[in-house]
This record gives sequence, structure tokens and C-alpha cells, in this order.
Amino acid sequence: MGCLPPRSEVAGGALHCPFLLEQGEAHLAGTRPLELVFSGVSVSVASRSILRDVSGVVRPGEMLAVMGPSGCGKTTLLNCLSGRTELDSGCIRLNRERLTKRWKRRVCYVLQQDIFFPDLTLRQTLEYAARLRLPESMSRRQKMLYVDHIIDVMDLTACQDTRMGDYTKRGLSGGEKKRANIACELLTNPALMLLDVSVRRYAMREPTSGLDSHSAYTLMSSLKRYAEKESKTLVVTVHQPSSQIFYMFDKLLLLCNGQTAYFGDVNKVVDFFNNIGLTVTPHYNPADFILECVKGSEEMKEKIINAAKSLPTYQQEAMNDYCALPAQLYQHQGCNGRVPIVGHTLGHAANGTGCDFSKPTLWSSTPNGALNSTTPVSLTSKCVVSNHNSHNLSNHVYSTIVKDEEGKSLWLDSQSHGSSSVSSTTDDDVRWQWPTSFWTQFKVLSARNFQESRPRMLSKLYWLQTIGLGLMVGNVYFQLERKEESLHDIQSWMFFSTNYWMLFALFNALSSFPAEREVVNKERLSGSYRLSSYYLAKMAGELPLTMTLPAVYHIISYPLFGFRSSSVFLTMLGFLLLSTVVAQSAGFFVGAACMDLDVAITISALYTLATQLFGGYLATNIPSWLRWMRYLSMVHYAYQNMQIVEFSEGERIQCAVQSKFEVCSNSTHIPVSVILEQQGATLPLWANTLVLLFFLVVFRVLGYVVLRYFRQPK
Ligand SMILES: Nc1ncnc2c1ncn2[C@@H]1O[C@H](COP(=O)(O)OP(=O)(O)OP(=O)(O)O)[C@@H](O)[C@H]1O
Repeated sequence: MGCLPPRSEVAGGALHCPFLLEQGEAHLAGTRPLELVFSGVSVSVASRSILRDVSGVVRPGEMLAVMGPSGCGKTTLLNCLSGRTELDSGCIRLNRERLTKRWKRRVCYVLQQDIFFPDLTLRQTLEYAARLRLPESMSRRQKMLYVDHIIDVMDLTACQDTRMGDYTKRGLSGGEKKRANIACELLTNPALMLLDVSVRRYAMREPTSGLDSHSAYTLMSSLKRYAEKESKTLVVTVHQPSSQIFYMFDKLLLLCNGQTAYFGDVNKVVDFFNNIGLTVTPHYNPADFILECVKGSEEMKEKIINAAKSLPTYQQEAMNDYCALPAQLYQHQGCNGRVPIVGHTLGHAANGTGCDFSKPTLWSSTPNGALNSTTPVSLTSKCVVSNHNSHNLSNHVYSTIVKDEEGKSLWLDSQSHGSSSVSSTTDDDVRWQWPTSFWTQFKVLSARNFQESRPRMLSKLYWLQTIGLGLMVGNVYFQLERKEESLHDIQSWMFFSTNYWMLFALFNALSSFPAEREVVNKERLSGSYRLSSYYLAKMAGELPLTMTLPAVYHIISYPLFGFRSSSVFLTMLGFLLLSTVVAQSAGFFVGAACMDLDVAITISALYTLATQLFGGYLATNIPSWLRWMRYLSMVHYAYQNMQIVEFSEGERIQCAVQSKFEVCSNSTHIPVSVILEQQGATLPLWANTLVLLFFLVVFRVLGYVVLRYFRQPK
């Protein structure tokens, strides 16, 4: 069962989600419990040791508190457990398996920072997350019902229509954002949750910094019940919890200068400190006492760390063994065609044989990764189980590998409530990698992108700016006559319009990307969607928004400048939009490639200034050795096309009495080709258009390659 209780049910302890189970929704019923073991974890950064030989074990249904003073390495440890930070030495195992990419995507990590799109409301954020991260076997209605449920559980109903906000726009409060952060992760029903949420915020003594004490207690209670009833494994960083919250945890890992100062049952920590001569004052919050001890003198810290090494719960040797053993499977002889159930319920340790002669409900995986209860899975007479009985740390086994008739590996999940699930592991990475298809991801991300970008790209300020600029430019170049004296102004209108919208799109793409990258990195790390679907959706979702303002500008300023014909009007609009989208692609690419916004702005400013200079309008007598630069100028091609379209239709440009064009000595009008040649332009309309399209494709592909291979989230 994968549901959290509605708040009203938390106190009573009832945990059920009938509307989903009635639908036979296997996804929410089928994640297998995980036992997390980490042993001898050591990490250093720039030759400074951050974590030294830290070990621990957390079983399904347990909540581990990672506590210690600021800078002791709590976040670093969680980064290691989520697979984001490489270890110098030590090991991390999930159900005895290494932390592979497949696992990383199933571990939910609630970050210290709350990263969201600021303009989406909480409800929209959760709905998009549900549509992306819940399997396609669930209907949209079921997903929305589940979102309602999570909103209720996290006590977010009152603010569900409030926008997320950021430091520039007010939105959800810090505490609400934190709960929203957890809610997003709960949606996927993860088996292991790492919460770097600094539970101190929920402490009684700091009501202003996050939740009030009652909400804090309720949140921790629901997480605790969630862990227990759903056999979830939870690791939570803690700063200064109230004693009520402190004793909700099952285990405590106390860190001091990156070393273990205590690992074991929360209830035994006071005895541990008593035994080394550090006695907790009666009625004093033990969490505060412990923290004060590990913040004390170096001598005291050393004493605590040394004492922790001899703790029976520490079991360093056993954990080292655990990591050293290969996660091999042993042929089990005693099952005789029955389906083994190992670690059937939490607290019901495996019986050593790993067999139970009652056949459980079986689930097989569908191609999109959802578990399907209707597809029968036949099992051979041979059953293969993990032998986890070689030492005392692995008495609990929560999954079993069995083989079907074709010899394909399947795993059998044992749930605390007795239901089980089987899914294929032969192509596990592929099947489990993405909860939804490419097409679904593309649709949902396009819609989200459109909704998220609209307030930013079509803000009131931009509308005002566009309409004002259109009117101003239209009036400056009002109804220009087609004669040589006005030629410079006609060209000026075209160059200005093209150039302005190209710069606008480029710098907009550039400045919006760093903030978006944070959200996308977080989502990519959690395996929500493919990069390719995001990338295509970004282009599609923003396309109408990118085109709206230049189109409005053109509609206002072109008739004021001088309306030739509908076809010229539309063709020029088409080229204006094309050049805008090309420039936006360049902005995406530079934004994706440069982590530092200042560097990105400097590079873009240099490139755009160069493209203007070599665009054909500002400088016409370019030294021969520099002329090749114009072929790299996007503006050059866009501007040439505008001239070709404008000057090819209708009345031609009349020669001045004292013309600077040679052709005027025996003609009254200047041909288009002569105007273009004067600026060194030689390519026809179709060739300029092709080059612009080439720029578009190259920048888009480069942007993708950079994100895919050089800017992978860590
Ligand atoms: N990339 C890094 N480069 C250098 N030092 C780092 C890096 N990451 C972390 N550290 C250092 O490692 C130590 C542990 O950092 P970490 O963020 O894990 O501490 P923490 O216990 O989570 O702190 P807090 O409770 O304040 O969030 C700190 O002293 C920090 O300065």
C-alpha cells in the first residue's frame, strides 16, 4: 500500500487509500522495501577530510536521524547516500546491491534548498510532477486524486493555489515550501527517502522559521507512520529537534567533525553519554545536551568519538563484511517449486530458508515500468534466493530473485502487508528508467513550459515595452518615401527591428536558463524524464511566447513605416520571427554551456556586437581580411532577407539628383541587387534562409549536446 494517511487519520493511525487500491493501482502498492547499509564512508574535498569512516544501517520502517553541529558533514553524507558524491572509500548497499544508476533514480532526495518554478502554483507543481512521475497505467483522474491526497497529508490545502515564489516574488512561506518539497517526492512512493530538511525548523523553539510546533509534530508523525506502515526507509538530517520529535526517530547517527560520535538506538543515546561520564541534566532536552557535547572541547569530542567506536550497534566489522561480500545469489534447494517469501513482514525476519509455502499475489511489470496485477507470471520449480544469513546484520531480507520459465530474472517484493510484486530485471534499467513515455513527457513538459514561461515572457512590462517601441519606431520612420534620400532610414528600420528582436530573444533565453537549470537538474537526477523530451518541449512550449511580442511589434510598426502589400507584410513578419528564434537558440546554447551568468553575458555581448558590426548595415567597408566574419553573423542573413523582400515588391527606390550609385547615371531607379551589393551581400533569399535554419539547428543541437554530455546534473 502506498498511501499516506489523510491528516485526520494520522492520530488514529489508519493508513489506507481505498480509491487507488480499488482501482488495483499497483504502482502505489508495489515498491519494494529497502535496507540501506553504508560502511566506512570517507569523503574529502581538496585534501580536506569531510567524512571519515562513517557507518550505519537503516532498515525498512525505520527513521534515522543524522545529527550534528553545522558543517559536520550531514549534507555530504546524504549526498553520498543518494549517489551524488563519490566516496574516497567505503561502500553503500541497498538490499545488498551497489548504488547503481537504477537505484539512484528510485531513491528520493529532498534537498535542503527548495527548488521550484516560481510562477507555478503549488497545485500546478504537484499536478505536473504527478503527470510526469506516476506511471501511465494510472488515469489522469487517479493521479489528480493522489495529488489531492498528498496535499491533504502534508497540510497544504490552504495554500495549494498560491504560487511557489522566489526571492523576487512572494509566494509560499519557507515552511510551506519545505512541505511542498517533501510532497513532490512522496508522489512517487519511494522506498528510501533522504531528507535534508534540517528538522530544527520544526522545533518548538523556532516557530517563526518554518512550521509551528503542532504542524511540525504532525509532519514528523506522518513521516514516522509512513515509514512504519509502508516499510519505508527514512534518513533525515536534524539540527536541534524538540525532545518530542527527537524520540520519534528509531536510530541516531551523531556526527562530529565528519566522524561518528554515536550510532544506534535513539533511546540508548543518553545511556551512552552517561557511561562516558557525560550525564544529561534532568528535564533537559537530550538532543540539546548531545549537541552541546559534540560542540565542546577537542578533548571531549575525541572522548565521544573513541567511545562510539566500541559501541555494540556500530558493528564496523560486520558492515565491512557486508560490503565485501559479492551480492551473489545462491541456489536454494528447499523450495520445491513454491514461491519463496523472505522477510515477509517487517519484524518477521527471514526464516533462513527464505521460503514460505503460501503463494503470494504476483505482479509483473508492464513496458512502462508499472506493475500489473493481471498478467500472470509463471515460475519454474527452481527458486533462487539471496543468502543473507552469513552474518547478523542481514537477517532481514526484503526481496527475492526468482526465475521464470525462460530463465528471466524476476524479483519478488515482500510488503509489510503481505502483498508482493515481481518485475523483470533483465532490462531493468530500461524499463524502470522512465515512468512515462516520451510522448507523455513531451506533452506535459510543453504544457508546463508554456504555463511557467508565460508570465515571464509576456509580462505586462514587456507588453508595454513592445507596444511603446512599435509606436515610437513606426513614427520615427513614418511613411518613408521610396527614394535614395530615404534609403538609409528604410534600411535603418529593418536593421533596428531585426537586431532588436534578436538581442531580446537571445538575452531572455540566456537569463532565464540558470534558474530553470536548477529545477531541471533536480528532476533529471530523480529520473523524472528524458533530457530529449525536456529539450524538445522547451522549444515547443516557448515557441508561441517567443513569437508573440515581435509579431505585435511588427503589426504596429510596419503599417506606420509604410505598408506595401499583405505578402510583403507577412513575409517580413516570417523572417523577423525566424531570426528571433535563431537568436533564442544561440541564447539557449550559451546559457547551457556557461555555468556563470556573468561569463555567459560577456560572451553573448561580444558575439552580438560582432554580429551587428558585420551585419552589413553599420560597417560597409570592412577590411578584406576580416570580411569572412560576416558569414558568422546571424544578423547579416536576417537583414539581407528583409531588404530583399522589402525592395523587391512595389515601387523601386528612386535615384537622387546627385546620386552616389553609378547605376543612376543611366537609370532613374536603383535595382535591389545594387543596394545589396553595396553592403557586400551576394546570397539569394533562399540561401540566406537556409543559413539561418542551419544556425537554428546547430545551436539547438549544441545546446542539447552540452546538457547531455557536459552539464550532467550531479
Ligand atoms: N565542495 C566543497 N568544497 C569544499 N568544502 C566543502 C564542500 N562541500 C562541503 N564542504 C565542507 O564540508 C563540511 C561539511 O559540509 P556539509 O554541508 O555536509 O555540512 P552540514 O553538516 O550539512 O552543515 P549544515 O548543518 O550547516 O547544513 C563543511 O565544512 C563544508 O564547508
